[in-house]
Amino acid sequence: MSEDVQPGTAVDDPAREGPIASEQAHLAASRSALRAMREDVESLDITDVTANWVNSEVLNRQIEDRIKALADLSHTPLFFGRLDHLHRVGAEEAEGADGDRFYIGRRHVHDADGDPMVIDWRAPVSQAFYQASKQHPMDIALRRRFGYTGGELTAYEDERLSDPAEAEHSSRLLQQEIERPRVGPMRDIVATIQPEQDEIVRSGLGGTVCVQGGPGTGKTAVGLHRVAYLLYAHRERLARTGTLVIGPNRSFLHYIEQVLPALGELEVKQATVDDLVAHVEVRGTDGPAAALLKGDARMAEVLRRAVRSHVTLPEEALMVVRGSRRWRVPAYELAEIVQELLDRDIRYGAARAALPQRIAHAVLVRMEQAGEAPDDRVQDAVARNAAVKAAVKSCWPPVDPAKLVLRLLSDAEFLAEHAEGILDPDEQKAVRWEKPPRSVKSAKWSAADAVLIDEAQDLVERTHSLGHVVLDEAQDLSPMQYRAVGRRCSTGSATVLGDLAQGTTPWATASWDEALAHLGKRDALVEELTAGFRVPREVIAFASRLLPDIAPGLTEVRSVRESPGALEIRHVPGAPAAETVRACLEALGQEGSIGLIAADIRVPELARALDEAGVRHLAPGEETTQDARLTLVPASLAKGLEYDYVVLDEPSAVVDAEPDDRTGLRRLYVALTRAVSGLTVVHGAPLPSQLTT
Ligand SMILES: Nc1ncnc2c1ncn2[C@@H]1O[C@H](COP(=O)(O)OP(=O)(O)OP(=O)(O)O)[C@@H](O)[C@H]1O
Repeated sequence: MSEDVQPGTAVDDPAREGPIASEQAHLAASRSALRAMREDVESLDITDVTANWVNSEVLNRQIEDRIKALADLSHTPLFFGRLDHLHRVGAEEAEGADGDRFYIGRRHVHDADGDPMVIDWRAPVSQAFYQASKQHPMDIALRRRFGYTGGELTAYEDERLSDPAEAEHSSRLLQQEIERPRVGPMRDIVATIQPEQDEIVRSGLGGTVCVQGGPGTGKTAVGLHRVAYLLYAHRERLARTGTLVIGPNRSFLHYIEQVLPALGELEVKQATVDDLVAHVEVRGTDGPAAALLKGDARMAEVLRRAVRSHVTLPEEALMVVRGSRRWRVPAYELAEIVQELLDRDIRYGAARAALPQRIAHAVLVRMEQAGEAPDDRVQDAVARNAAVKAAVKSCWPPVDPAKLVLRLLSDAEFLAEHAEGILDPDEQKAVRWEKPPRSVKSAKWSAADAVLIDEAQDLVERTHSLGHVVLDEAQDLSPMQYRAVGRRCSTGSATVLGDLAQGTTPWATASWDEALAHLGKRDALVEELTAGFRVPREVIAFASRLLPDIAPGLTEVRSVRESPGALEIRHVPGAPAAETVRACLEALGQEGSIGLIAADIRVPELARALDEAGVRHLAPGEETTQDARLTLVPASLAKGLEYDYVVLDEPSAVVDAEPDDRTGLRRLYVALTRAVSGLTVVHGAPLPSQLTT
């Protein structure tokens, strides 16, 4: 049957005959095999193999995780593609998949003999599913994609990549997947990862990759799939070192939180930058000038100086009494020891911990010179001697990072001493608190202050580094925040995702080179994604009119969506909230999720208007259901999210809410690019001129 099919046509076969029937049979067999794999694990009896309670607890947990990972989820098809090779695949490449036909799916499934029935999408042999083309067939005779309806395999689509007679064509199933209405949280894209995305997903663990891409180019999706890929390729190493996904806020993290578990990866942590640096309770805010300065990388040097300023060179000799003998280390020698540790530029706390042993060593040398033969135990005892401890305390006292930052921000003299030549007097004044707080507890710390404390903390004690960190919406971080993230992957690698045109903080980065330098990853590879999977062509063209003003030089997103989508601009003098509500009600007549995006300040009024009209509405992060499909989104939280239909209320209010025009237009660009199927703009005030020309 497939022989007669036009290339690029998805074949439906309701009669269940021909290829569909045999593919359905393979699906049924794979499901039974998966069930058998799960039953094998469930029936494991560990009573004989575990010696103690702790071991058996650990093993039991591992078994439970494995059972969870082997669950057959009815709504996620077990495989989505098939590859038929022209020749047999070498054993090494196939990684246990010995044969010339492979079914590609979310997890590996094998039969009772251990022969593979489904190959994990991350295995080397699966790569051809994503990368093979007519130009580079990669030894693939046939690539087949499967279509599912409600968990049932109902369609397939073939490409004969090595057949010169068959012309290249685009995939219907792929288009359907891209254009399907969105409801609820983000989903995985394993079945339709594009070649340029696949290259980023499969890039090695050793290097950092930075992805610049306009709205909806799949940056977030690519970052999450890269984590899943790295966990597959380097499972043991990353289990030891850990992985972390960093996003801009809770609602965004909530939106993406199901993607990795759906791919069988349950262990990846998620956090915002604020979570990472939560050393103090943040109850205050900074004015724009103070926030900008506190996020400036120059603060790192001010802090470094301030921390090191606690060290003083000893001016008095040290006397250690042991039994009837007294050992004297002169001041100049102590000073040399201290100076040497300072010069080595190791962490303040590590040097402090090393100092007693260094001093004890000097005492031991004297003992040896006097004919004694002290061993390591004597050195340890001397290091713990009260006089040595007192000397260390006075020349290298402990530093509390929060107290140190409190002092810097309150004590003009202390700040001036350490900021000299770094911050000018006006800048120093701008970062200082007007009314110094009494204590760390009572201080109204800002988010930027918490980052300063984190930097100070790292100067005292090295921050633990993870194996891999994904940093999403990275354009919005301050240099000091990049540093905070950078120390969490100092011995690992990172995936940095962002769009310079969507930077809406006063410190948003102007170039990826700069950001990567602050992150400590100058060698990162910068890749660009330009194909847009979210925003319809007409809508992205409208939003892109802002690009020359907000990020000159950036490539406009090329929408790969075929459906034209809808863009409607409604001018209603006075812009009553009722008009916006009307647009929402119309949108609710369509399938999928609806986002009403408005300037934060207009949100309460719109919430009231929706309530009065009896329209249920959610806040970002709350899960949409069939009865509650409308989310009221403050523009400040719209980043990274998407809705099937978007109603954008009063664009000029979105622009005016920001401290400057460029930031305002960037915020508007974000709001204009959240829609998958259609965008209605309701405005009373004139639209920004860039949109109308
Ligand atoms: N290869 C693909 N196949 C199908 N859907 C895709 C593909 N790549 C991305 N998408 C979908 O496109 C939408 C946008 O992706 P994503 O949110 O990752 O983009 P983004 O670049 O992070 O956008 P933004 O800059 O707005 O945060 C999502 O619904 C995602 O699932």
